[in-house]
Amino acid sequence: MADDKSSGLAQGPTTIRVGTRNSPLALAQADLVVAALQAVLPAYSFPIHGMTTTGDRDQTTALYNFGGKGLWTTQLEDKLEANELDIIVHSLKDMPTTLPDGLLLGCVTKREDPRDTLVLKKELADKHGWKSLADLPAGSVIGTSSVRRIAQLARRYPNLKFKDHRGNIQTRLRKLDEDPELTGIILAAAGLQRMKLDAHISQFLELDNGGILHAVGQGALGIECRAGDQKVLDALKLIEDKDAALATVAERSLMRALEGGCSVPIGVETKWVAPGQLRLRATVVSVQGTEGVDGEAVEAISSAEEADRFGEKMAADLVSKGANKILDDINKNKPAPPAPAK
Ligand SMILES: NCc1[nH]cc(CCC(=O)O)c1CC(=O)O
Repeated sequence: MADDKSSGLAQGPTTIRVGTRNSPLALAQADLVVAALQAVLPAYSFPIHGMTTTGDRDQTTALYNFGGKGLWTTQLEDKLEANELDIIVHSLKDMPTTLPDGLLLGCVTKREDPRDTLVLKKELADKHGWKSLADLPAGSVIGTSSVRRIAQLARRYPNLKFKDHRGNIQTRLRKLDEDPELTGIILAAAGLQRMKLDAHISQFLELDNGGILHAVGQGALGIECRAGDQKVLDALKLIEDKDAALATVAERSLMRALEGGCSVPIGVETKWVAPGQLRLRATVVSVQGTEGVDGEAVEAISSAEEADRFGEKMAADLVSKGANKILDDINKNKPAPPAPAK
């Protein structure tokens, strides 16, 4: 029976249909998950269905004007609900913290490097010997469309300028080369590493090096499935990474409590500093980078419930330091999101 935990995997059809966006990175990530599943379930097959989403299609509306909800996920979720797919592989950072009724985050797999990176235009870096954000002269232009990245960079490096910059990773690297205005761009390490493009990285950014915190869930893959689909849930448990899962529960709980989306400047950093000891650092920054609040704590975490409470506690700490004022100002200035494309 579908709800018999012990036999779910042994019974019924042995095909699990995998949905993903069809960008090169998303397809590579789906391949990674399928390889992991195939290794533990050799008798199963995992056909991959790629799909273009609103986030891929709309390259003009500022990302934070979408309201942050489901930009990359909604159309795939429709197919999951309609039983046309069994799982969706997402970059966890693109997944809203609250999922539609009937769907859930079935597992989080082993995390890649969660940090942001600086990629400098090669000819400038070579000519001037620049290696990091701190080396750049006033007025240097950084390409990024992420309010989280812009806000934190503006706070730490008030003399930098920013230019809207989007597209898939390959497109962004090409634009960096071709656009004479750009000095550098910011990209997630994970995407570059998964695409074997990490030779482009000039500097890995973190609180202790560059002063920049990464996005909630960055570098992790989240796999979404139907809540009642025991066979799939059993399969996903086999490829879950507990450290990544607990750390990202804390990060997502913090973001949920602050009612953020990928649209608000919340940065985090989680690290297992000793076995079972999770350090959580977090920052909320105003869009112009003029105000910011920061938090840091270490707790013993061994369950999702504890990780969830840890994130909520950090959110409360940030609120007590003024995070709500920053978030309210951002929400007040946000135009209504456009209707999603069909
Ligand atoms: N917003 C797009 C996106 N979603 C996930 C990644 C990178 C891979 C990851 O974080 O797992 C990227 C590109 C980037 O921010 O550089």
